[in-house]
Order: sequence, then C-alpha cells, then structure tokens
Amino acid sequence: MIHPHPDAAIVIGILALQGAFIEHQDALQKISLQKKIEVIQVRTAEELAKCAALVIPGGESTTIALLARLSGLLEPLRQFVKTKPVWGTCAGAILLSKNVEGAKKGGQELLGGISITIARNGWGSQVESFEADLDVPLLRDPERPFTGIFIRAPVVLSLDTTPEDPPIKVISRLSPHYLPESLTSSNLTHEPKTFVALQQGLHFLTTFHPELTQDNRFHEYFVRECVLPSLPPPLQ
Ligand SMILES: NC(=O)CC[C@H](N)C(=O)O
Repeated sequence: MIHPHPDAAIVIGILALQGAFIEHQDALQKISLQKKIEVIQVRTAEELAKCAALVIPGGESTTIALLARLSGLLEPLRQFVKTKPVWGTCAGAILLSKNVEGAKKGGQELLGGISITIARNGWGSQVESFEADLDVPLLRDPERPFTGIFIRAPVVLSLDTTPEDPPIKVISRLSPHYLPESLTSSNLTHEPKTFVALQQGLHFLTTFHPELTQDNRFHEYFVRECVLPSLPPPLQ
C-alpha cells in the first residue's frame, strides 16, 4: 500500500445530490483536529474515489437514491460503504440502514452498512418535527446537552446484528417521552426506538440533523472515532 504523505489532508466527501450538504461542509471545515481536512462535494464516482470518508446528508432518501442511480453512483457507493467510513444523517441514516419500513411503493434502494431496521418518518409528517436536548456522554463537553433537530425523522426499530457483524454502540438516546404513542411499548428504557445516534465499526448514523446547529461535536466525533482510525499509519 502506498502511504499518503503524513501531512496530506484527509479528504471527506459530502454526497451532494440533494439535501443539506452545504451545512455539513461548513461544519466539517470548522473542525480543528491534528489532521488537515479537505471537504469536497461528491456527485460522481470519480469524486467519490478521492474520498477517505463520506457524509450522506438529510433530505429525501428516495430522491437521493434515485439521483445516485441516475448518476451511476449507486454501486460505487455500495462498494465504498464496504471499506470506508460513512456517516448518514436522517435521510442518510435511512440509506445506510440494512432494512427500512415505510419505504416508498416499489421498495427503496439502500446502501446497507449498519445492521438495523429503520422506519421512515417514524414520528409522522413535517408537523411532528421537533427539537430535543440529547445526552452525549461520548462527545466533547459531555455535560453540555446537544440540541437534536428531528425533521420528518426516521426511527430505529431494531438492531439486527449477526455474530459476524461489529457490535452497535449507542452514542446518544432520546428520552422515551418524545416517542409517539404509535411507537411506545412497556419496556422503553432499552427500546431501539430511543436510539438516535449509533456507531457500527467505522459507520455512524444520526436520525437528527447535527449540521443544522452551530455545534459541531458530532462532526468531531465522526472524524475522531470513524475517519482517523480507518486511515493507514502514519496518517492516524
Ligand atoms: N430530514 C430528513 O432527512 C427526512 C428524511 C425523509 N423523511 C426520508 O424518508 O428520506
């Protein structure tokens, strides 16, 4: 393997087919870790090939998948997910899931990557969108809650890991009282439905929109815990 120069910037792509990709680009560019980060917008397989990691933004997962297919990106994205870190936010979280409920008629193209079943629009339509303070014990300044912005957000229905899969780590969960009646059940404390930020191996998933706040601690977490560990030495 040819090791990139230790001072080479880490190229992180933002899938820029549809949705809130500019906000992710702004948030990542504000991160000051020990490595330089170059953020590029990805619309082609050639641009994807330049990336060490990828963020799939919020938007409409069916539209993003359709545009990915039309632009010849769907298969390159599926291959990328097999070896490099990907963070999916909201619609991106749906695309990163192995299974989806509430998909559009005729089914929904997914990339896989995180072994969960997720429900599109789990809280309902736009009018059920909400904000919630999240506990973030693994982020910088853990005593400071993170404002989660949930816009027609998906809900994690189940963790479907097999013995061969990396374990799923819950990074942040929602207080059960935010769950809609339709999703509540007796044993809420360990319900996957309260899990709103998950990590599995190098992949990361948030069902809300960190990029719509001025708080880039989730962006820092993704780079520190998913991107840097995926790089060949001495870049780590
Ligand atoms: N804010 C969002 O990304 C919404 C996701 C959208 N409801 C979907 O199903 O893809």
